This record gives sequence, C-alpha cells and structure tokens, in this order.
Amino acid sequence: MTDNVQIITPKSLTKEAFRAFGDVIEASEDAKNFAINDGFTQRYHDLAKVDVNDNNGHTLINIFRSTPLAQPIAIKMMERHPHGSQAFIPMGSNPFLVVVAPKGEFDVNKIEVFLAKAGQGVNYHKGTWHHFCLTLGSESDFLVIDRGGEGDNCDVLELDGSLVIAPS
Ligand SMILES: NC(=O)N[C@@H](O)C(=O)O
Ligand code: NI
Repeated sequence: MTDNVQIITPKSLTKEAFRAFGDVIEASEDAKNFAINDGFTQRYHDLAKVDVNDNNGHTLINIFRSTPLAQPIAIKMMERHPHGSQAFIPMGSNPFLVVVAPKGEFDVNKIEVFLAKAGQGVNYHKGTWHHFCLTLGSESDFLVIDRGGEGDNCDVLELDGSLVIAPS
C-alpha cells in the first residue's frame, strides 16, 4: 500500500444516491408493488434495467460465491462491462460493499463507496465502473444477472491501493 492513503467511508445505499451508477434492487415501499396470487404474494415490479442485447447478447443467470476480503480493503482495481448491465442480488443476509465510478473516462476522484444492507441488491448500468463483488461477514452467494455473447465485455483498470475503505 502506498504512503498517501485516503480513507473513504461507505455511505448508505439509496436509489437517489445510486442513480448515476444503476439501480437499487429492494422491496421498498417507494417501488411499484401490487398484490398477486390471490393476495398471498406482493410483487415488487420492474426494479432494474437489464441491458444485455448489444451485439446479439443474451441474459446470463449466475451465482457468485464470494469470500470476504480482509479489512481494511484497499481499492486496487476497477472494471466495467461496456456491452451490458450486471446485477448482484444477495441470496443471504450479509451486507456488502458497492464501489463505483461514473461511466466514461475513469476518474479516481469520482469513486463512491456504498454499504448495501440485507435486502438490497444493485444493478450496474452498462459501462459503470465498479470493483468486483465485495461481500462482508462471511462467504455469501449472489444471484448475478449479466450479459453473455460476442466481444470482450470486461475492461479492467489497476489502481495503486491508496484509496482504502473504512472498515464496516
Ligand atoms: N468477472 C466477473 O464476472 N465478475 C465481475 O464482473 C464482478 O463485478 O464481480
Ligand atoms: Ni462486474
């Protein structure tokens, strides 16, 4: 880790704060929702924009089994998917960290860190810079919805690790 360490404190994940990066997937009361199945199910409807059709792309449904990194976590990489969105929906109740920067030319000064609490998932819009999946607590499974198809769909940048996430 370099000498000029900058500590960044995660902020709460809300739809408004995350709007520039993608969608927050949660059964919140401000989401469009209605009763189905004779009232035995509440449908939280159309929560995220799945964007996988570029270059004849198709939807992939995956499970990512993620192991927590030792804290404090230094940000040493960022990546983006230029041809599609990528959604992470926790299958358990561990919180996780969401590290993002706006699409387009990468700017380390525009990195933002969010803490996703139990019941929250995210959908990175096409081209949003992000760190790979950072679960907290213990090994966690995520349902991941992203794009399959032609073309290299992952640009990766290495960072010097001077930006460190305050332990959660
Ligand atoms: N490489 C891969 O499939 N995973 C990353 O895209 C990620 O965001 O975790
Ligand atoms: Ni990714």
